[in-house]
Amino acid sequence: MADPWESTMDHAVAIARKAGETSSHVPVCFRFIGEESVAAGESCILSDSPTWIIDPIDGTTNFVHTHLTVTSTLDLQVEFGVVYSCIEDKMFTARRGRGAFCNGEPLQVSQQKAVEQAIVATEFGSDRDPEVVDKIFQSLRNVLCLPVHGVRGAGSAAMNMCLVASGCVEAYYEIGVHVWDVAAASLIVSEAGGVLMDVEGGEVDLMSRRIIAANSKTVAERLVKTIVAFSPPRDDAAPSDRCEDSTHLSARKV
Ligand SMILES: O=P([O-])([O-])O[C@@H]1[C@@H](O)[C@H](O)[C@@H](O)[C@H](O)[C@@H]1O
Ligand SMILES: [Mg+2]
Ligand SMILES: [Mg+2]
Repeated sequence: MADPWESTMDHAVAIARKAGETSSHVPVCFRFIGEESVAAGESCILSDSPTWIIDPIDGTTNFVHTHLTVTSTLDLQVEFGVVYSCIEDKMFTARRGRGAFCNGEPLQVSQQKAVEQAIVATEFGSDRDPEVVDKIFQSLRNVLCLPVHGVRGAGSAAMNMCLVASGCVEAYYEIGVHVWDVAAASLIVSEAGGVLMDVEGGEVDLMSRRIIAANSKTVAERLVKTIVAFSPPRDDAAPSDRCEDSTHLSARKV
């Protein structure tokens, strides 16, 4: 089998050359948005330049507690998405218009559209502000009482979305995620036939920190009616308007 990583990099370089209209003699110029670089004060703004969006460890709390799922995510904006679940040794990949795969096997979302038969994944997030926690619990109560068949959470936003792409769960929603948590997996979900939606309906905005990833518009729209929406500071807000999530501070002290 051809090495998917090698062809991904070749294609990435071709895209960068086209964007910059550079000849093959000029080095290509990629931009980077990464969780750690943004935490260190670098910008989190998307431009026309080809940009890699990276989360080296998604599921940090799991990682710190050696608990189940930990993934790494890598996305060349809208062109490629790669999520690697290192403990399971599962490599989820997608290329725009070319489908989504797990270890080379094609992925397809579940065809179950009855929300009563659905498993919905979500996370409690990292914010411990009691008002935020109340809203998260109101949403969770509303989702359980739809009723759904079950609620699960892998502890990694990217993994929850790969579970949607794999057809194991019908939907995932969260308010409080970051662009590096969801960028790669967004492409994997849409290439597996799923839909992405904002928690109040309409197009998802990856900088808004709000996302629904579902197997269908029907399931996503049921969740829109159910979720108690709020708006955390955007990822592309000025650094002074961003806030550090409380559990991340404690995770980094370990
Ligand atoms: O910090 P990190 O482990 O890269 O990413 C985390 C996610 O994977 C987790 O599922 C989510 O609830 C948090 O909002 C956070 O973004
Ligand atoms: Mg993450
Ligand atoms: Mg991370």
